Amino acid sequence: MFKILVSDPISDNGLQQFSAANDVEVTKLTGLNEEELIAIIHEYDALLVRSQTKVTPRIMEAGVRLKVIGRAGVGVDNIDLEAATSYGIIVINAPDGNTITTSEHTFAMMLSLARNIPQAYRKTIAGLWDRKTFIGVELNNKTLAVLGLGRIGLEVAKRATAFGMKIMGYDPYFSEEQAKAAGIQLATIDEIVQQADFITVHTPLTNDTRHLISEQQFAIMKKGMRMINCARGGIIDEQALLVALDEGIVAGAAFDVFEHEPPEADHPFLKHPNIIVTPHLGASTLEAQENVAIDVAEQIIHILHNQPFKNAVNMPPVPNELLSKIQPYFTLSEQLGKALAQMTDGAVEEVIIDCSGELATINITPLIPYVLKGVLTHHLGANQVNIVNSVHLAKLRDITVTERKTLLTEKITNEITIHIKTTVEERWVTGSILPSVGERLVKIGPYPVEIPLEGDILNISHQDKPGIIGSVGMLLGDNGINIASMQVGRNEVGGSAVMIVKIDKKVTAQVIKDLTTIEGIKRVRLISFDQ
Ligand SMILES: NC(=O)c1ccc[n+]([C@@H]2O[C@H](COP(=O)([O-])OP(=O)(O)OC[C@H]3O[C@@H](n4cnc5c(N)ncnc54)[C@H](O)[C@@H]3O)[C@@H](O)[C@H]2O)c1
Ligand SMILES: O=C(O)CC[C@@H](O)C(=O)O
Repeated sequence: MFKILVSDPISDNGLQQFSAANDVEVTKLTGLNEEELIAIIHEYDALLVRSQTKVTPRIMEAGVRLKVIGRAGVGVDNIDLEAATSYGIIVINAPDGNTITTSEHTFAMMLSLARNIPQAYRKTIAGLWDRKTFIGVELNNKTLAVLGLGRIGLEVAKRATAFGMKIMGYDPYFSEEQAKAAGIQLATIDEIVQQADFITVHTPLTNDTRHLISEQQFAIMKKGMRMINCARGGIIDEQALLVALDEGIVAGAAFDVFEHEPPEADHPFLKHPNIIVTPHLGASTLEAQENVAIDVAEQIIHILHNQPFKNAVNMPPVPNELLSKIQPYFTLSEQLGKALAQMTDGAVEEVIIDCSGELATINITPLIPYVLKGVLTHHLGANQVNIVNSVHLAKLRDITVTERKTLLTEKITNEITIHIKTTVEERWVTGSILPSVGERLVKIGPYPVEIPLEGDILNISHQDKPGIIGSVGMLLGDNGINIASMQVGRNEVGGSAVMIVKIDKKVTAQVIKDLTTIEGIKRVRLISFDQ
């Protein structure tokens, strides 16, 4: 039974997803502090949060069973991603479910700002009928600048077009062609601040975007402009904005997010007549909360059941088209790495992944975490390594990874050859997915074999001479070990040879030692695929 802890308020309709899986138990415990979470997290396989729970390295360290942290929403700034990666915990989010909702909230803020709706409401319900103070401005024919042309920024731009606004945009990762298609004029930040009547920010908060709008930008800003932040507190410098408001450079601002949330009761934004605020409500609609909860619950179930999943934040994304081609090779890559690590002496310095056939024509980088997981599992233990932290663990050990491709014209079979260079030797194995039989080890070094990548095998290097196969069979038989199959390869008659013995039962270290004493046997390695 997998145990899932839900530590923030999450839509019940979304959580219903979990009832479809009959091996999942959900516990809802909201409002816990760090110490309270640390005390219970060791029982859980998955943690599901919104933005309130701060998932710290200490919580992850205590979460010895934690495989996945799901964020029902986009921003993962409340989760320490670096720590999650080093503890091998997958972090997933739900990037699409609240896009429309947040773009609508941005628009609600922009219209409220243009027409002073919160201020007018406050006065009206206080019994004052003030029709003079609240002269607003139209959006029609005004210039809106969108900083960050991602999911939400583009939806905001679409809506602004319908309101007759001219759209300027800034996003270093957005091309001229995309901008043209969306009817957005790309510009520099300086051009934007000089021309825009409204600025809305839709970037993540990063070192590059922190205080993207600050004193320097306010100094050259168009007088009387208005600005909106429904993305993350800190993108617009709060102190510099207050000065710009007092100097009349900025006519009004609408903020859904703050540098510190919730803001202190005496935060100047809460009292300023020209600032309107909401308490991080951008994603708060029934529809968005249901969407993000469903998305993230589905992915958590996939991860717990070792099925393919999407939206991992601490793993490089694999586009769907590539995923369908490369996914069948994930297990093969891992098992080859596992086999090779057990055949090799010394500390691993380099892993080379060499692909042929159609694999040589596609991006094979997604195989790397699987190969490294296989290689490192033998050295670090299955509990310590997974596809999230294997690349990180390899880097910590100065293991370099090289990708190579053998072109289609030279080789037509889809094969993966993994080489390991260690401090003392270099070895390699090749695997393939064979029609009707599936994943197979097809070469050990230069020797062709055909071995399923499961159970236990003995890899015996020996000299090609009469009697060796018989002696091996006899010794194993004397120790009650049944041979399921045996394959032998050699480079030339009487030369070096390799014997692969598939055994039904684990051998002891003593049996391996005894095998090495047989004359002509150079080396014996047990390869366990079920580690
Ligand atoms: N208020 C809320 O409740 C709420 C709800 C959802 C999302 N958000 C926040 O809104 C923001 C946008 O979300 P999204 O889903 O559109 O994200 P997204 O990843 O789709 O878009 C972000 C865009 O910012 C751009 N960007 C990155 N660095 C930049 C820089 N230095 N200058 C300009 N552009 C830069 C990226 O290229 C990308 O196009 C995020 O911060 C997210 O956390 C807030
Ligand atoms: O959970 C929330 O309401 C915050 C949503 C939003 O900030 C996000 O990043 O998705």
